[in-house]
Amino acid sequence: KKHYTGSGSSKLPPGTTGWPLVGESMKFVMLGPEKYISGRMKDCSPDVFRTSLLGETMAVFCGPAGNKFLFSNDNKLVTSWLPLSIKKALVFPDFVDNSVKDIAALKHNFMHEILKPEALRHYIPIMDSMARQHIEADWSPRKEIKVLPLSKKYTFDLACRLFLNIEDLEDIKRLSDPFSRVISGLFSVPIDFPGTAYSGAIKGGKMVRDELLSIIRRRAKQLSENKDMVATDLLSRMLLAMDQENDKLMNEMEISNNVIGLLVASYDTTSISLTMVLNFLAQLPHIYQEVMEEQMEIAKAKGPGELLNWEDIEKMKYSWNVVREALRLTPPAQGSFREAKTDFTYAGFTIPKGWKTFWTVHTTHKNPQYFPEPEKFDPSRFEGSGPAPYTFVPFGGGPRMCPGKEYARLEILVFLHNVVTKFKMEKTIPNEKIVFHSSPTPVHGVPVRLHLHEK
Ligand code: HEM
Repeated sequence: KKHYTGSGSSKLPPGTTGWPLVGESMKFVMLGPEKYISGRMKDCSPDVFRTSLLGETMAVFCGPAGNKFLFSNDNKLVTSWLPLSIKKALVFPDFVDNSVKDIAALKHNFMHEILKPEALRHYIPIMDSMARQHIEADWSPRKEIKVLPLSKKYTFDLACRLFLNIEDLEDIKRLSDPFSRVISGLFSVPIDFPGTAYSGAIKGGKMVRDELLSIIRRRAKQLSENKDMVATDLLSRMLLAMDQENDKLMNEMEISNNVIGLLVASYDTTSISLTMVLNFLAQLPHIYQEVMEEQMEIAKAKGPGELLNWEDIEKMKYSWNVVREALRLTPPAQGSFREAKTDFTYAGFTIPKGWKTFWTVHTTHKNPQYFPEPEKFDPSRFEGSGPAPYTFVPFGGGPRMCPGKEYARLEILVFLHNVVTKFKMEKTIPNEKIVFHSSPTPVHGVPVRLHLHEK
């Protein structure tokens, strides 16, 4: 408000900006985003309200109309913006003050190109064989397992294989240890004291980048020495693209930023989604039964040892509705930020240039107007034409919609297939609490007892 220079007749959105620096971040975390946002919508405005999160004044846009407005005004009224904690952890600290575009942490079009459905199809058998290996090694020998840590292990190992072509366990560990520090501090308040999550994320980010740079240099050398080498992983494809464009498209540093961006964007989101899907299946026998029947049909039609392919994924219609319903009820990504490029008006309120904006899944996903009996797990909501536009937004919408949506769909469905065709799961802590870190997180990691199907 202090910096706002608009005309006297302008009306800022109602709301409160809380304590200096910390703002409303603590309340957001303590109440959880869902409660915090529905409370503010009730008290302030159901269209747009003002708050302060991550050290920034922010306008939270609400409902399908708010989502539509932000999605369709990308690069017109609003532009990309990342919190300082993410920028510092993800990119070289020297670049932090430049605009997000200069940092080029995520080359948007390139990401969409390499992650488009046609490009991902040949990853399905690799995903399947890796899921089988993980189930064989970590699930089958045990009677009880924790779903969350094993989902994280699967998604990270798979990302290392598909993004970087790394399979050696020691190499993976050198990345995964510092990487978990980055994840823990990604959405932290920007206070850089030793011991804070923010400071841990910056240190972890540097270690991950150093490791990535050495991988990138090694791979670039291999590619230049062996021109016939087939690029099966995303890193090699980025390096080849760089080569073809005479180094103009991306330099080493940008490639490392892109890879770390991919790892961050995919890690928590897919491992939490997978965990929550399996959690619902363990909890709801009638849903499990239908998923299991669909997956058994697919398994029966395969030859011994034959891996899943694109046609099999296309048959997983009910299972995908189950995944979507889990994404509606426990969305792993809470929403995303933008910055106002200019003063503009929305719902009768002025959003000043420079303010940050936030769209979030929590203004529609559990609104009974769009999802009757919103707490009920009901995959049939996604049959036919499905939910109303801009109400189901786990991946966002418009030009900046998550480019990893298809990768996530394949990764989750493939693992789900491997679990339900082998086991029935029984939760050992039936009403396990879910807390909010940067994503919804079950406090005990979803421990389940495994019951092998009889042959
Ligand atoms: C269930 C899993 C996932 C969910 C729920 C999810 C959700 C999201 C959301 C909400 C955004 C922000 C969109 C916006 O700014 O409006 C986003 C961006 C992004 N996601 Fe995902 N994501 C998932 C998995 C993935 C995966 C697997 C990848 C990569 C393989 C990925 C890569 C990205 C990238 C690169 C961006 C930034 C796009 C840009 O700014 O142009 N995501 N995701």
